[in-house]
Amino acid sequence: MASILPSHLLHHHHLRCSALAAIPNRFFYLTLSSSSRTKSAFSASQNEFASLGDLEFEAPLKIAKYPDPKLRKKNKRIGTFDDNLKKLVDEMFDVMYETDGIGLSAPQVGINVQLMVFNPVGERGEGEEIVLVNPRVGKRSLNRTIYNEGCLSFPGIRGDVKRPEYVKIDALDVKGKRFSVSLSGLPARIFQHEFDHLQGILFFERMADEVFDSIRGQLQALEIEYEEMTGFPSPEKIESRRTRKVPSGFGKS
Ligand SMILES: CSCC[C@H](NC=O)C(=O)N[C@@H](C)C(=O)N[C@@H](CO)C(=O)O
Ligand SMILES: [Fe+2]
Repeated sequence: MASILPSHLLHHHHLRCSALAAIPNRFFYLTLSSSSRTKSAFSASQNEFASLGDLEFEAPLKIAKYPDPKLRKKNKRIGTFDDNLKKLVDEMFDVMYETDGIGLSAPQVGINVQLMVFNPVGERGEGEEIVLVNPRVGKRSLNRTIYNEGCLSFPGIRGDVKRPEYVKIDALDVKGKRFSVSLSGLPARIFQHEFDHLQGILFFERMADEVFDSIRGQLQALEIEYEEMTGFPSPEKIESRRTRKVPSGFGKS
């Protein structure tokens, strides 16, 4: 079974012998085939770099729930590859596993920078831990698939989302080394979900209108919970939203 990333780019090398091999039908890691119909989708660059203060965090990390405004803030690029960044990555994996996640973006833990982690197996010590810093999307397939997604910032809420099946990306690893990789199947799905978080886009905005309507009440319940917890009015009101704001897929392009 091919690995998602070359071995030297895996977060923990001991995870290289992937448990994915045990469930071969669930994941497909392919490079883009020449027959794939693709279009270029490089996103607009976000040029502002994070300061050391922007990368300060307190462990254990907590996941920001909708409609926390941190989920909508601009996420700065990372230019410092130090021990603090490695610790942040470790803490992100910790909270991701503890909350039964398979992916997590930095804004979801209140750190507004271009960083995501994922492991499609979702179990510590199994599968592959992937860390992407300042990711950019190259080509994506026109072919789209539907998957019933959940988001750690929307506990208990799920909905079908249509997204491209393949994406080609480039990013930096936790040491600042640039690499490119083509993803498909669940890794491509997770990447696109997390990449959206880095653009301030939330999964319900990718849902077809009827799917969105089916979770409207649950979103409103989260808004009420936020108001009760913080004493502030919800910064967004699902009640007044009629149709989705962004097209199906990922990113703002
Ligand atoms: C399909 S992309 C979902 C990524 C998401 N990460 C950030 O919000 C995430 O981890 N969501 C979880 C609810 C999730 O998908 N968990 C797995 C394993 O429990 C699931 O299949 O529900
Ligand atoms: Fe999410």
